[in-house]
Amino acid sequence: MTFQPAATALTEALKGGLVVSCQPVPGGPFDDSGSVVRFALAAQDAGARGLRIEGVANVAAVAAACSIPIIGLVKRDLAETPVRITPWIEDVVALAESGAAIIAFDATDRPRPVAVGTLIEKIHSLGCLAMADIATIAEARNASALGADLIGTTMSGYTDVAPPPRTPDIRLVWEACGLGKPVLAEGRYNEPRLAAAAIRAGAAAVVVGSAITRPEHITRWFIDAIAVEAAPARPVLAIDIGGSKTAVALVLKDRILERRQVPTLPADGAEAWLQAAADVARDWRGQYDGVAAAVTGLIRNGLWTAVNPATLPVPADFPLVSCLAEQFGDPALALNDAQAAAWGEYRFGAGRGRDLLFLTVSSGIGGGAVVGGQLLSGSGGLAGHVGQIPVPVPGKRHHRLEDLASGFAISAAARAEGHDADAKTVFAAMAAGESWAEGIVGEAVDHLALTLPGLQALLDPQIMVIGGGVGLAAGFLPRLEAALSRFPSALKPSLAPALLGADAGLLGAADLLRRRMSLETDTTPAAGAPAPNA
Ligand SMILES: CC(=O)N[C@H](C=O)[C@@H](O)[C@H](O)[C@H](O)COP(=O)(O)O
Repeated sequence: MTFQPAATALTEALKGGLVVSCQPVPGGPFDDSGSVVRFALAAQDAGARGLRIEGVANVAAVAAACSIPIIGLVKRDLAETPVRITPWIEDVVALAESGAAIIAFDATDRPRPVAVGTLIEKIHSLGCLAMADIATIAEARNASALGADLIGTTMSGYTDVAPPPRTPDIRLVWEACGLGKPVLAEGRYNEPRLAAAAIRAGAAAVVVGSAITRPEHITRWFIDAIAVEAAPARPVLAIDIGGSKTAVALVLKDRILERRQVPTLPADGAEAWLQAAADVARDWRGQYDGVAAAVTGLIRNGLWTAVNPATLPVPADFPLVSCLAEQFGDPALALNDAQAAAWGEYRFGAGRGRDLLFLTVSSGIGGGAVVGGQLLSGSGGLAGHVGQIPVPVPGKRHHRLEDLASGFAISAAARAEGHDADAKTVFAAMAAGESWAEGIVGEAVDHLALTLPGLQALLDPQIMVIGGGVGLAAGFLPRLEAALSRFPSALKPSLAPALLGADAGLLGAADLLRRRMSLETDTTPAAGAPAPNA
């Protein structure tokens, strides 16, 4: 690698600052050197530390008018390669001669006319710094090893056929910082808070283009956001697949317009469960905008896996989201049923905007947490599965809360004492003053009461919402309240009964889908809008 005496001074000058990319939409009303210079001067006047300029003539014009460093590039649409940014040696030479201090080039691992190492060598030989525009950490590592002076996350999201994501790739910034070269965070930093997040992740500087210098894009973002809110709301299809029944509903905001139910036949398999839902909702086709499913078990990256196969024998990694999209159309979303119910109670039920832990104490025990207004799903979808928390029981091994405090646990305890009773019967016996029933419910309550203060300490929710057939059975909540009274007040959760009953999961899943749809619409350029990487 050639030694670059100016390298440190130049990268120091950019450090902790904003670089403004002045690249008008091609063919648009700002697509001329005069406009590029005016954008550049405005950015410089406002305190930008650097400029990113496309095209040799534009670089020369900006260099004559501005004093801050220029990252120069040339974009070419070539038939033989997908590489667009500074693909040729002659581009490098022309940019250096025009006054670029840093030359940006595509360093992605794709077929290219000139090797990455050759471009870097040439850039250095002309006394400039080399900025490698990469899309993956492997490309960053390669460019860094070949002597690139700066790494730009520019290409992340633009090398796939899929449309780029809505948000920037801050994780890539963080990973690339580990290589020890200055990293410029670039691509979709459309809000100041995102630029700040990149700096927190370790970026040396942030490059912002569209949000400052492409009024066509900005105009579209506003129009799309307004259109979403102004359009009359349409229902979404919500599906709740449980161990014994599947509910389908047309949901409009906080209202269930229509609801139908079919049995879930565990032995039939996941495809048949979806088919049953499709059959019962067939005549609603065309009346909804998307499908949201709340299901028993774990959802990880759109794949469905049983947590407790006894509840429903879901095959491992069943591609639920893609099957939903195929069966009912896009967009499709799926999540655990108790997490969906937690969100439903947060939005429309007992929580209404208050951070909460939701617990459904039913045949099993499930749960979901909303913290800081966000539903927690966890790294693998497990967040909130309170029933899976191990509970030490003297003389016994491998007990989970669900084995000790659920409806199944209550009826198993009754059977062990010689009463052939399900949980409902045990509660009826308790109401009739039967001491054996009182003892069994009391024990389930005690196990729950021992677990909840730990959860309060962990998440500190404003309330704990208790739902489910057992949780809402007469006498359960008052006993739980009493059992918690021995804990210090800071650890004692504030309990509230769930309000939405069996509809919580349907309402919560539908609302999450709506949210996602409106978030996606308001920042993804619609068909006909300028391409994000114009
Ligand atoms: C992928 C690609 O070709 N990016 C180009 C690179 O120069 C530009 O079109 C972008 O505007 C620039 O990266 C800044 O990003 P944003 O406009 O999202 O702030």
